[in-house]
Amino acid sequence: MKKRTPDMNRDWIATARTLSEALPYLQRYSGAVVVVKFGGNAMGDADAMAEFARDIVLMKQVGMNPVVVHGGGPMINQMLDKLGIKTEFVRGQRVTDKDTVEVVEMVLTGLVNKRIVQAIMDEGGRAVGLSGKDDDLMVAEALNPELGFVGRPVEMNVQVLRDLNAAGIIPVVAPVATGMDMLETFNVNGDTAAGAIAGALKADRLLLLTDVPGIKDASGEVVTQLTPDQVRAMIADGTISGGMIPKAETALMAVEQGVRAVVILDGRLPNASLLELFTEHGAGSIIREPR
Ligand SMILES: Nc1ncnc2c1ncn2[C@@H]1O[C@H](COP(=O)(O)OP(=O)(O)O)[C@@H](O)[C@H]1O
Ligand SMILES: CC(=O)N[C@@H](CCC(=O)OP(=O)(O)O)C(=O)O
Repeated sequence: MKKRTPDMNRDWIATARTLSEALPYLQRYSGAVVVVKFGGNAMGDADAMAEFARDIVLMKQVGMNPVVVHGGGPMINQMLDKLGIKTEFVRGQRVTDKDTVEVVEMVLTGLVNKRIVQAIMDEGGRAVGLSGKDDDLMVAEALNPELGFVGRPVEMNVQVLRDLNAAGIIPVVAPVATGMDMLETFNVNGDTAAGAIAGALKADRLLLLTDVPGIKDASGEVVTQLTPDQVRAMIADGTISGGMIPKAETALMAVEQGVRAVVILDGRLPNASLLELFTEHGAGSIIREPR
């Protein structure tokens, strides 16, 4: 029930103004395809999950076509630890043997994916969880034999994502792929999977939600706008390292494939995606071709 008291609290006036100011962005993004990568480190607690889900449901409600691709690295680490399986990363990619890939698939598709689907439904949206194995969405081959079953997406069949969105359903994708022979299972870095999906959809935006405010330069300052050439230089000189490498490489690949812009932003920030999409302010680092 609305309060209809004469005390016009300033907060309510600000809320109405914020909505009004969002109009040009709502118009610009009507019908837009937005791929959102939700990283394991950005998931945080139940409140952070609920807030993320709410933002996604709002995007759908205002006529956008959101596609969620998630990670879950910390949750995989926890399960591997419980099972006594040692794990290591090389340039942001988990070295994945046969036992590890089973745990990765179990944790991503069984636990993390369903948690996100549930959170979206709790906020009144409709969501369906799938992995790259469903409807041949993402077919991969080995990225590098030294990494074992780490996949590089080689074939994308994204029609299922369009079909779900057209039916009013938000797709939530776990970054697990099937092999060319349909027998092997590949562990695909969540950022890489999100980039391949965004590229195949020629998405208007790819948002990579993580636990840092954006790409930092050598002095630790966030760079708010970057061209692909600048990103390449920062990878080459080591300013971009560790988990930021797959994100940066994903951004380059996505822009090359026709994604209009990629934004790397702090998913722990309240309403991070809305801030980026619907306000003049924007958030994080935006990577796109110079205009
Ligand atoms: N230049 C850089 N700018 C920002 N973060 C960087 C940079 N180089 C390396 N990083 C690291 O990348 C991490 C993000 O990657 P990752 O931990 O894999 O995130 P997620 O789990 O969200 O995918 C940051 O926490 C930071 O430690
Ligand atoms: C090959 C590879 O590294 N796969 C990742 C998949 C999950 C992921 O990307 O999770 P975050 O986004 O939370 O880091 C992994 O095994 O951790």
